[in-house]
Amino acid sequence: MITFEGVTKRYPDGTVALDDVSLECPTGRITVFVGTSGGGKTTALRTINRMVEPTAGRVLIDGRDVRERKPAELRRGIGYVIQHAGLFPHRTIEDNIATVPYLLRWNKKKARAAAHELMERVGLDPSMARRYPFQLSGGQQQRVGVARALAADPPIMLMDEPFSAVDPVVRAELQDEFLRLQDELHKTIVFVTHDIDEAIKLGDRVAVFQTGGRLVQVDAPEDLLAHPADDFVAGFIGQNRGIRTLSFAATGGLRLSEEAIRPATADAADAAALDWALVVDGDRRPLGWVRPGQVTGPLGEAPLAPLGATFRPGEDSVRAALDAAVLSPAGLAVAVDGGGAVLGTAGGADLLAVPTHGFPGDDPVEGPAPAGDPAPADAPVKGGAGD
Ligand SMILES: Nc1ncnc2c1ncn2[C@@H]1O[C@H](COP(=O)(O)OP(=O)(O)OP(=O)(O)O)[C@@H](O)[C@H]1O
Repeated sequence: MITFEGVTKRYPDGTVALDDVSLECPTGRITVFVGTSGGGKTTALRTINRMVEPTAGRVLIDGRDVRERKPAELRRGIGYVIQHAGLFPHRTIEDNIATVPYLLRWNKKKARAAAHELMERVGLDPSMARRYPFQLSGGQQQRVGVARALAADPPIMLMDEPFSAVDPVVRAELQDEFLRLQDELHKTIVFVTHDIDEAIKLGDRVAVFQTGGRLVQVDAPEDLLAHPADDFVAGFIGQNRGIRTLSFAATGGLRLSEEAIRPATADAADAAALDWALVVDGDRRPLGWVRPGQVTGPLGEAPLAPLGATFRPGEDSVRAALDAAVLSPAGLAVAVDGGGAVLGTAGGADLLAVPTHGFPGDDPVEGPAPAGDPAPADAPVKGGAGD
């Protein structure tokens, strides 16, 4: 656990970068510092590894004041990743990654073997080990930066806008891999970003800083979205607060319909009452959508419109399912099981009827499903309610 106790940082020119900040960053979890530019996020991060010394207050790691430890020794137990990766340009990738192991006087062979293993972990082909940073893309360089920070297996990682310098697609990939890695490693991570979407996606807890170094709110992302502490936080979260909240609404209790599902062998005439039919193969795998009224013969032989995205009930959020519904020509999200077989479909109204988390007066996610539908997602019933 990293603990900030009344931490204030006033620079000699009078700038107050942190104003009496108290907060806890739990062990094994990701705490994200987010907020306006100049809000003190980087300053707060750097007080943890003593790159910045507070004017007042103290920072503790597992109950021990960081000032009791020599900076060099302290930093060996704290990985540090920055924007643009900050790699040494004249060192190969493997030697960049092995920076701290070399400092710890590991022998070269062991350090390089560890570097290669880490390259695989962060999604880099070890054949790149002998390249130099300029021979890598921005996203690859960021991966090297993460691998380098992980090299001595520090319990704590400080990450200052590590994914900001890459394009949105690469950024999303890096975020996903970072979350997967954290699932395995359970580091105590403090992550700085100015991007609220990144904060919500990555943070177990999100700390919002305002100009003047004031910590305005610390909460789980879903609570931050549901209950912003003040107008500043509400404004910072932005206009899509409701839609973002759906990222935390579970689809587990969703009622699914069988109504639109037809085998490929079904005759179009028998499905003529349907505006759109979802055609499935003998294993109930989805083949595509068709308008039965506009074709003749077996549905599977008609030209099919692409499926769009599917979702996994209980695994994917309501937001993902709504996305699937919007992308489907029929306006219906197709629910599939782990093997890809169709469990049923759900329309936008069904999805929005799922209780979201945390709004005053809402049922909890685990609460009873809306009355009137025959079965929950894991037990779809033939002929159930349609869209
Ligand atoms: N060495 C310094 N001397 C004087 N003022 C400083 C120094 N370093 C930072 N500051 C000021 O402290 C305040 C907080 O800076 P900090 O970099 O922590 O903010 P931030 O929230 O990380 O901002 P950004 O998102 O723009 O990186 C800013 O007003 C900044 O100008």
